[in-house]
Amino acid sequence: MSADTTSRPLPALTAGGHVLADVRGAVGFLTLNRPGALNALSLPMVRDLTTVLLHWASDPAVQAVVLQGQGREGKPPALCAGGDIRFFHQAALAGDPRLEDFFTEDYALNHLVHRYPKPYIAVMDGITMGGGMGISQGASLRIVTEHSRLAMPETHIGLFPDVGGGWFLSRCPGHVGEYLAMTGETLGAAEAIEAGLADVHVRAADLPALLARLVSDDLSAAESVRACADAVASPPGSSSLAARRDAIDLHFSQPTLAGITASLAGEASEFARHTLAALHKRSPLMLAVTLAQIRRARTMTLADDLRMERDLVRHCFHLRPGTASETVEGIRALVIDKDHQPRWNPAHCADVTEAMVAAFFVSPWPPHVHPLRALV
Ligand SMILES: C/C=C/C(=O)SCCNC(=O)CCNC(=O)[C@H](O)C(C)(C)COP(=O)(O)OP(=O)(O)OC[C@H]1O[C@@H](n2cnc3c(N)ncnc32)[C@H](O)[C@@H]1OP(=O)(O)O
Repeated sequence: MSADTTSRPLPALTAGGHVLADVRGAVGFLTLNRPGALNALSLPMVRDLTTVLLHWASDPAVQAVVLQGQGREGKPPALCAGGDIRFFHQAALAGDPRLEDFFTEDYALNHLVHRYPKPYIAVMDGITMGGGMGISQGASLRIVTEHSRLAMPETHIGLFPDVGGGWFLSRCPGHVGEYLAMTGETLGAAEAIEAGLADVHVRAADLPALLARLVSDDLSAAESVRACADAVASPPGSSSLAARRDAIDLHFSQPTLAGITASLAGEASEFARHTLAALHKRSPLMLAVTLAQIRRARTMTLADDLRMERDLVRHCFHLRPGTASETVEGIRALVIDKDHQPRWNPAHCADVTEAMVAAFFVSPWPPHVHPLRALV
């Protein structure tokens, strides 16, 4: 049964068709439509998503929202590969103020998703990373498929897992959050469910049936959304995370970055060798910052975590004359020059001092002018 009211006309959208919004039955569909960049988020896309969500929040004709990604012909699907890191790089070097706006508005959008007053269903079919996780993890229903590849891969680019990553990763079981945050490890459907980062597995071929059921049902209660999903859900298979849990908890519970790497170096397993090799590729400074972020966030509210992340990201992109930030260097190496040879500074964990890490956690703003002061 669909709502008997007609949805109100939407305000004009500005992202040139990269966000599509339409209402079918009583369900508002938000489709990220930038498949050539794996639906990476631009500032206009963040603004369109915010505009539509706020509009639908008060539209009685819309009972639930579905977030999905437009796929590419012949390519694996993607919900969203994160914030547009090419833009980050170019804007940081140019001193473009829209970079600051991007982080403020994207984090506010993440908060809106977590607090959304209606059922919000994230279809995490395919690549769902970074900013894609940020607009999914607050969903009332997080769907994964056999194509799902979930990650917070920011340490690959000398960043830290933002978009609320401190909040949701630190709430993973045991020390899985530190492990995912620092390594940027990619999870499939079963692993994501075990980590508490997804709710239900639906085969990709069954998604159209699920969406049709959502459109035809009365969705005035969140439970009915879950019932729709459960009707087409299937087991996700076994999780490879289970076999790694003891080792993850042993190593990633160590109090410091040096303690974690020493603990991994002392174990002669394939897991320890692989994980240590991954950490050695990351920025030592940003690994230490990430570890501190996850540990601090564990006792924070979502709003406080997002404010902390806003402080951190400001420091990440704050360029001093003659220096390159770890993040600008990391993006350069991954997607601009594609040499995969970032020159981290400092280059070794032993040279990261407590003072260097602590500086990231000093807010650049007094509380009453913090860009995210309004979040509660
Ligand atoms: C506040 C928010 C913060 C964040 O979200 S930070 C960003 C976090 N996300 C990432 O770091 C992921 C970056 N992307 C990747 O590492 C890879 O992609 C993937 C592993 C996701 C997929 O790899 P593969 O299947 O080989 O695809 P491909 O050829 O790398 O990507 C296809 C096109 O998509 C562009 N793209 C992918 N992710 C982004 C992005 N996050 N921002 C901007 N563009 C992106 C690529 O560059 C490329 O484009 P071209 O074909 O022109 O070279």
